[in-house]
Amino acid sequence: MTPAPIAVALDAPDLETAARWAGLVTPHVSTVKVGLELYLRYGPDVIASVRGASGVQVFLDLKLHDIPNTVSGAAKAVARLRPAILTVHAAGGPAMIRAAVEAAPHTQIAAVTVLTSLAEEDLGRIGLAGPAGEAVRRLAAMSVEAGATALVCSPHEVSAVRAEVGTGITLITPGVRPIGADSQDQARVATPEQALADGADLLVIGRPITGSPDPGAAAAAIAASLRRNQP
Ligand SMILES: O=c1ccn([C@@H]2O[C@H](COP(=O)(O)O)[C@@H](O)[C@H]2O)c(=O)[nH]1
Repeated sequence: MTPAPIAVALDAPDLETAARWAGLVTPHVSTVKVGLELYLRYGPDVIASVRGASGVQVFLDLKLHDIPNTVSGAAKAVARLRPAILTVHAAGGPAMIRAAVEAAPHTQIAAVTVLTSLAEEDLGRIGLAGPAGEAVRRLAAMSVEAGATALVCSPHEVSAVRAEVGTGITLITPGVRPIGADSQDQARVATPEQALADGADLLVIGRPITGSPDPGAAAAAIAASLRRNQP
């Protein structure tokens, strides 16, 4: 069976737990995601540990955000690990995004538009002209123009972003919660089925899977539901 287009966020406190989760979910999902918690604690070794024998696609979610020269060096440093996807913050601007794209030619650079934890009322406080849908659309268009081939947005904006950037760009949506699940610190959320129906290519799902007593079964259940809901 083809693995579902899900990136499981391995936000674990230790490497053993992350590798165990990766082993349990990889029969069911296309991708595992390494974020700041794991990478800052264990460094580059974490990539091989979670990739394991399955060779599952690894998404390195470091959300780089600095001047272009620094991001170029950082992207070059991690490019040798061959992550399939590497994130940068769109707010770093076009020159920074371009620097990441040029430094990691074998990795897809995904620009994070507006964090899914931010609600409409937060945007003014961080100096971003809203509404969120408009800010995401603006940042998405700028990022693609700068060479990003993937974008991170919430499921709320995914259909508008798809209309803006067309079909060639990979749309990645965190802020995904199965029906009835707690949204926790996520503000702009939708179900996996809705996110996919609205045009997402890859759903980022962490705690609803890894917080389950059986992460493998939780991933399998979401994957099966997505298959059932396919048009
Ligand atoms: O806008 C963003 C960008 C990245 N993330 C990351 O996705 C996961 C979500 O985990 P959940 O447990 O499903 O909430 C996490 O690793 C974030 O760093 C995001 O949530 N929003």
